[in-house]
Amino acid sequence: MTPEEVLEEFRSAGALLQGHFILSSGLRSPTFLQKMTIFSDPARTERLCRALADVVTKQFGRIDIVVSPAIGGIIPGYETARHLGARAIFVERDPGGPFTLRRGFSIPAGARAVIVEDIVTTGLSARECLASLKDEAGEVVGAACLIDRSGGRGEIGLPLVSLVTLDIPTYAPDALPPDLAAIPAVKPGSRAIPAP
Ligand SMILES: O=P(O)(O)OC[C@H]1O[C@H](OP(=O)(O)OP(=O)(O)O)[C@H](O)[C@@H]1O
Ligand SMILES: O=C(O)c1cc(=O)[nH]c(=O)[nH]1
Ligand SMILES: [Mg+2]
Repeated sequence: MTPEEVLEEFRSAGALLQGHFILSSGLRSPTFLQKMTIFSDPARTERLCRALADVVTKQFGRIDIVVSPAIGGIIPGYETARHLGARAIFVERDPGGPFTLRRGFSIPAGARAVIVEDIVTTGLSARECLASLKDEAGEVVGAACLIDRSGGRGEIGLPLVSLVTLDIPTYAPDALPPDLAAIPAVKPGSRAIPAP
């Protein structure tokens, strides 16, 4: 799948949104990729995740376990794992807390795992996911996402592959351009915003 074909999936699904968004990192952006609009369509999700599985195999070789950060990573993690012939597990937060591996999930000795994210903006969520796996016996060999919107600057602490790399502007909340400041901000994701 070419980068343009991937973007066309987002565009034609109505998942490429313009407005004023509060991102998981706390940064603001005029552009938001609403991945849940994609994941509500199993055929679209299948096309994208099959392509991501191919990229993962080329870059990392055999993968036994896909581990994803909840909530956004769960569906693409599962679907990518299906194409890899791997298991799919996820890390989740207690409200406001760090990611933890629960529900009896583990990465056993000898297993090769990859982190699968939906979108990477700063890499913070994938980094936190990796940190939560530090006591697992198996090896986390890399990370993958559908869209890396960091311009390739997202730092995860692992090699990262994606279907598309974009460089989408983000702004600190106290450094908004006037046209963005004029639009009421919405926060689509699940990470709790610290009280002001
Ligand atoms: O690279 P980052 O700066 O961490 O941003 C990307 C993260 O933001 C979104 O998650 P969010 O915390 O908004 O919650 P969600 O997974 O429930 O959508 C998305 O699913 C990624 O996990
Ligand atoms: O950084 C984020 O929180 C984020 C950006 C984006 O485009 N889509 C998304 O689901 N989360
Ligand atoms: Mg997420």
